[in-house]
Amino acid sequence: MAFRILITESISNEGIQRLQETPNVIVELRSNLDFKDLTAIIHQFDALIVRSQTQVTREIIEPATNLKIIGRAGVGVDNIDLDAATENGILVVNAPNGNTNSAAEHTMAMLMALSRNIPQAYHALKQNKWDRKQYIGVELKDKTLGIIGLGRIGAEVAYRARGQRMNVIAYDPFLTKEKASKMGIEYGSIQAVLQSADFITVHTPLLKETKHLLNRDAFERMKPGVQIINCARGGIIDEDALYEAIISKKVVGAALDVLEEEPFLQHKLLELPEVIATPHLGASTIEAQENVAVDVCQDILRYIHGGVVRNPVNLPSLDKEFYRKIEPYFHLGEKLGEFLIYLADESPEEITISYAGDITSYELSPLSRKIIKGILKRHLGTHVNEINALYLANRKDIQIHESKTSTKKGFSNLITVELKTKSTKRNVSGTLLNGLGARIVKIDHFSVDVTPKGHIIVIHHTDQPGVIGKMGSLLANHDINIATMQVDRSDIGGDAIMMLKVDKHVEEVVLNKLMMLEDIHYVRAIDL
Ligand SMILES: NC(=O)C1=CN([C@@H]2O[C@H](COP(=O)(O)OP(=O)(O)OC[C@H]3O[C@@H](n4cnc5c(N)ncnc54)[C@H](O)[C@@H]3O)[C@@H](O)[C@H]2O)C=CC1
Ligand SMILES: O=C(O)C(=O)COP(=O)(O)O
Repeated sequence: MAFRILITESISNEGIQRLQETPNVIVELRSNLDFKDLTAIIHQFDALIVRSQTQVTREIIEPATNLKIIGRAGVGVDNIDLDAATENGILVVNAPNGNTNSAAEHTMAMLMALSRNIPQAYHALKQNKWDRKQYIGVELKDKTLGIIGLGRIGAEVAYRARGQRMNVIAYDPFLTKEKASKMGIEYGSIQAVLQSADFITVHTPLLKETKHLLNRDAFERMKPGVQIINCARGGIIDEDALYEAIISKKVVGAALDVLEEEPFLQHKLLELPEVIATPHLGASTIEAQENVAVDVCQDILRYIHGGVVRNPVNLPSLDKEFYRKIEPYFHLGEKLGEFLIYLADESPEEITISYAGDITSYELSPLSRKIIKGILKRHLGTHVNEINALYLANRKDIQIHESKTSTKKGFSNLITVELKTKSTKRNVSGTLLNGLGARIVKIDHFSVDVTPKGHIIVIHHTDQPGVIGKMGSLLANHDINIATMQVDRSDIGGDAIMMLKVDKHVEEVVLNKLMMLEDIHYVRAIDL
C-alpha cells in the first residue's frame, strides 16, 4: 500500500521532490483546505506536513485514523495539539535548525526599521510627503537590548546586536552567568531585563508559561520610551496591554511579525503609527524554506524506511549511533513484555522494569517504552506504539517503575520485567547473549534458556516421574511437534516449570486437555 502524504501549506520543492521521488509514496499538495475539508479527508493520509498556519487540533487528529506522522516545516509546534497526537500514537517531528538565521536576521531588520522609522517614512514618501523631522530616529549603539529567551534564535540575535555595538542583557531559565559572559552579554533576571532595556525582543516558544509573558505588570516595570519586538509568537505579548502601553507613551514603538490570531488584518495595534508589522515573515527566505522543507521531508522518509528520525517532538530523540547499539535490546524488550502479559490472568496494576549490567550505561527510557508497548499490545492491539505507550499505561492507572544497577546479575546485561496484578506478581528476565542473540533466561524463580520467538508452551507442574511423558504423548496425538524443551524445578518433587518450543500454534482445546493431566497446574501457549 502506498504511503500518502498531505501537505497543506507552501513548502519548498527541494523537500517535496525527495518525497515524490520515493517509490510507493503519494504526495498531495492542498494549500486551500479549510478546517472542514481537512477534517473530512485527513483519514486518507499517513503523514501530514504543515507550517504555522494549519491548526492541527484534536478535531483534526481524532478522525485521522491512518495518520502516523506530522511534520512541521519550521520550529514552533504551538499550532499542533501535541497531547492529542501523542495519545493517538502519532509522531510529531519539526525542523528546528533550518530557519534560525532567517528569524534572527528578520528580528534585526525589524529592530533597525523600528529605531529609524523606516516603514513609516517610506509610507509617507509614497504619499508624496517629504518629512525629515517627524521620522528622526535613535541609534542602536550603546543602547541596551533585552532578550527574553536565549535559545537558537535569541542567541543569534545577541551576536548580531553585539555587532551593532549594543549592550545585551538576556534572560533564559537555562542561561548561566558563565555562558552569558562567554557570549559577551549580561545575564539578568526577567525583572532586570524589563527594567534596564531600551529595546526588548522575545524569543521563547509559545507555552502555557510564556503566554502573556509581557503583560500589564511587565510593561509597568519597563523603562519609559522602551521599544518592543516580537518575531517569535503572537500570544507571548498581551496585545491589549501593549496597546495601552503605546497609548500611554510608555512604549514608543513596536515591531510585530506575529500576532495572536493570524492572518491579522484590521487589528487595532496596526492602526497605531508606532507599530510596524510584517505578516509572519521570520522564516520566509529561500534559504530557510529550503532548509526546513528538506529537514522535515528527510525525517518523514527516515520514518517510512524504519530509521531514526532526527527531530522528534513527542519522543526522546535518539542519536544514530546510540540507536544502532540499543536496537537489539528493543526487540528483546518488546518480546519480554509480550511474553509476560500472557502469564497474567488479571489486568496489570504495576510494571517494574529492572536493568542490570552493561546496558545501564544507556539512556533507557526508549527501551522501557518498547517493553510497555509489548505488555499493552495484547489487549490494546496495534493502536499501541512507543509514542503513546506511557500515556495509555497512565490512562489505565498502571504504575510504572524503573530501576538500574551496573552490577552484573549473572549475565553481562539483564532486563527483568515484573508485572503485578491484584493477586499475583510474575516476572521474566531476558538477556542478549554475545553472538547468540536474545534469550529468556528466567521466569519467576526458574532458570530457562529460550529464544523469544515462535510458539512457546509454558507449563507449571509438580516434579514427578511420568509427567513429561504424558504431556509429550498428548501433544503428539494432536500432531504437535516439540522442537526444544527446557525443565527446571525448585527441588526434587517440588514446583517445576517446562518451556516447550513447538512448531505450530496450540489450540485452546489442546491446552484444556493438558490442564486435565495429573500434576499439571498451569498451562499457557504464547505466540511471539
Ligand atoms: N516569526 C517566525 O517566522 C519564526 C518564529 N519562531 C518562533 O521562535 C521561537 C524560538 O525559536 P528557537 O530559538 O529556535 O527555539 P529554542 O527552543 O532554541 O529557544 C527557545 C528558548 O526559550 C527559552 N524559554 C522557554 N521559556 C522561557 C521563559 N519563560 N522565559 C525565558 N526564556 C524561556 C528556552 O529555554 C529556550 O532557550 C519558536 O518557538 C517559534 O515560535 C521560530 C522561527 C521563525
Ligand atoms: O518556524 C516557526 O516557528 C515559524 O514561525 C515559521 O513559520 P512558517 O513556517 O513561516 O509559517
